[in-house]
Amino acid sequence: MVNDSLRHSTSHDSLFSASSDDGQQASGKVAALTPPPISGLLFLPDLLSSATEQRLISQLDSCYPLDRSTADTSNQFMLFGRAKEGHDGSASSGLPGWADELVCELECLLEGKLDEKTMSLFFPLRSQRSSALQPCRSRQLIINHYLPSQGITPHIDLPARFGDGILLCSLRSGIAMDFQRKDEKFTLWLPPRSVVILSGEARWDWEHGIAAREGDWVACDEGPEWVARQTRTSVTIRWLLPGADVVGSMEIDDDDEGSIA
Ligand SMILES: O=C(O)CCC(=O)C(=O)O
Ligand SMILES: [Fe+2]
Repeated sequence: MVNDSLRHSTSHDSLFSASSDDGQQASGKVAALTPPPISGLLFLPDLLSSATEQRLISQLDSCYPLDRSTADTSNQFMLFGRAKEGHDGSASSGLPGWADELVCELECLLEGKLDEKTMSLFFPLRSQRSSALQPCRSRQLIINHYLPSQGITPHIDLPARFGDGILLCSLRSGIAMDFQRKDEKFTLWLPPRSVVILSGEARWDWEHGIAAREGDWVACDEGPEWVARQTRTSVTIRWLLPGADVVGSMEIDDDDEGSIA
């Protein structure tokens, strides 16, 4: 079996971590407001408008409601969509309407903010709009609801399952996200409505994770400020590698079935 899945964890359940100690204010680095010097990491605070955020929250809450009674993975929802073309020539992503709308909106919002190479990682059909969709590509979206004390173990999104280009949208509450590689570590404050893009080194070489605690130290003008967490919802968008959407495929490590990352 391949062993290129999570560096720190191969189990789905173990990725979500909940704080067992409310007194963790002293731990963790102060989260910066500006992105660390990691090649391939792009940070777009306020990319999403409040109206988009509100629309998404109400769509997500009605389709994928948060269960406050659990600290496990019940608050995670995975969607898979394989692009296909109908007999009448109509195109479908295989994803629900709200997800298509979000992808489309992100494409417009990111236009001019990303270089063409990075844009084409996420929106490869741009150059071939008039030709057939690429039937073998499948997108995956994950919706994660985090209760304030929850985090996610540092990980690299499964290299054998997902392609280059991971897009993370933060909704509802900010959070400090850690990025680490060997002994290098940076912490970035992700405010609600922000988008982080990981490609190249940032996607393949750096772990990202969220410490399980009730709040975060954030670098503010007047010095570090403790920001208590609220419930956060994130939407992660990425492509499955060819064949990785086939259940039972020999190319996929059984151990990573069900893993989120
Ligand atoms: O909540 C987030 O923004 C991160 C989620 C994540 O890392 C993942 O789904 O692989
Ligand atoms: Fe991830």
